[in-house]
Amino acid sequence: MRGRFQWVSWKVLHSIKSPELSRSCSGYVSRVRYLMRLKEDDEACREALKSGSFLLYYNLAPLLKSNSNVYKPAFLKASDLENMLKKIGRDKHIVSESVLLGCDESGEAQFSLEVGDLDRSALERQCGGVFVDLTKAFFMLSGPEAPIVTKGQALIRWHQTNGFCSATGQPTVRNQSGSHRICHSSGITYYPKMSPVAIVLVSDGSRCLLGRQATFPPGLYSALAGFCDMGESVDEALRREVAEEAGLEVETLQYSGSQHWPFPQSSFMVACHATVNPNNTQVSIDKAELEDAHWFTFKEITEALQIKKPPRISKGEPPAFWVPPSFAIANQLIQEWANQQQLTRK
Ligand SMILES: NC(=O)C1=CN([C@@H]2O[C@H](COP(=O)(O)OP(=O)(O)OC[C@H]3O[C@@H](n4cnc5c(N)ncnc54)[C@H](OP(=O)(O)O)[C@@H]3O)[C@@H](O)[C@H]2O)C=CC1
Ligand SMILES: [Mg+2]
Repeated sequence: MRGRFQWVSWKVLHSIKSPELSRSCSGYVSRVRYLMRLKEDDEACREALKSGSFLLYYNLAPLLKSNSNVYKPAFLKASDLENMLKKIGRDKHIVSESVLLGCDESGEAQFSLEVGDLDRSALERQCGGVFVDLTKAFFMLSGPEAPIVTKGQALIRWHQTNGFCSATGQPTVRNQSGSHRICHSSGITYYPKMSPVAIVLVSDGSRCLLGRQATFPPGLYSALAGFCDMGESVDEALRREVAEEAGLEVETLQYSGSQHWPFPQSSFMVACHATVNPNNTQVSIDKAELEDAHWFTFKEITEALQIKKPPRISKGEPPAFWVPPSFAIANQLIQEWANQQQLTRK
């Protein structure tokens, strides 16, 4: 117990399905070590650019390719990218502006590259793909591919907005992999940053609490979330956000998982389940933060989980209630809560 705040257990509720963890350790370890080297060794990274694969972004919109209506990020091989640039009359040297993203299954380096100053339709024609705004791309991609696409966008955006040192105002210079930028005047090294956000699904035992901001699409409700203040732990932030936004006091917390979230800038979402005392469930909304928040029944949640895309709005009808789709960690929290309810109701 910390004060009146009981920490139930710090365990992962869901099994970790990371493909890395299910493969042999040596394969994973060697890929991680290779990436470490590429991050810091400019020469090794320049070499990797010659054989790697590239995900293009047009003004931050990733290039996707469809095969029988299944969309995938359209990674181009280095030689195909070079040929394509030649065909549209552009110098291959822009390839060196790529940012290191990761390493594919075969150990080949992957990069993201912003091509917003090239001809969009010529690129789409040559690549046989289409640049899609990330908010839409999320609904087109299957779960496992979304993180690499958002990571690529986040890294490009970070470089675009960190071109100057905040201490001296002098330009910062990136290393070849794009893992950091340095101001040679002050000696400060800048690394890509995420803002920590705590997200929580509050339950009173038989219902769960969801809220919506006025800017959400019609009918969408999500778990409560908020940026961590400087100096706060995740559990302090969760407890404060639930009190601020819904006027409720959290009693227990249980860790669920985490994810990188690209909107509005890069956030690091830490997701937990929480309970409140079932005798003290009166919600009092902070209207400056939320347009609405209320308790939802198991039946309502089960129905909302069936909706996989933003529902159509019919004139004169109230908007259908839906929850964030599967790529959002809020969805994982809601799904876990529904699974838990299912078990307790058997
Ligand atoms: N992946 C998922 O499943 C979900 C993700 N989210 C994400 O969680 C994030 C936080 O949720 P939200 O309820 O909006 O947060 P908050 O409840 O903390 O409210 C947002 C406000 O906090 C202020 N703020 C404080 N610190 C920061 C910071 N580092 N960056 C930006 N704003 C800050 C801003 O106020 P001001 O503008 O007045 O300065 C902002 O408007 C959002 O980015 C949202 O997209 C939310 C739900 C689900
Ligand atoms: Mg909030």
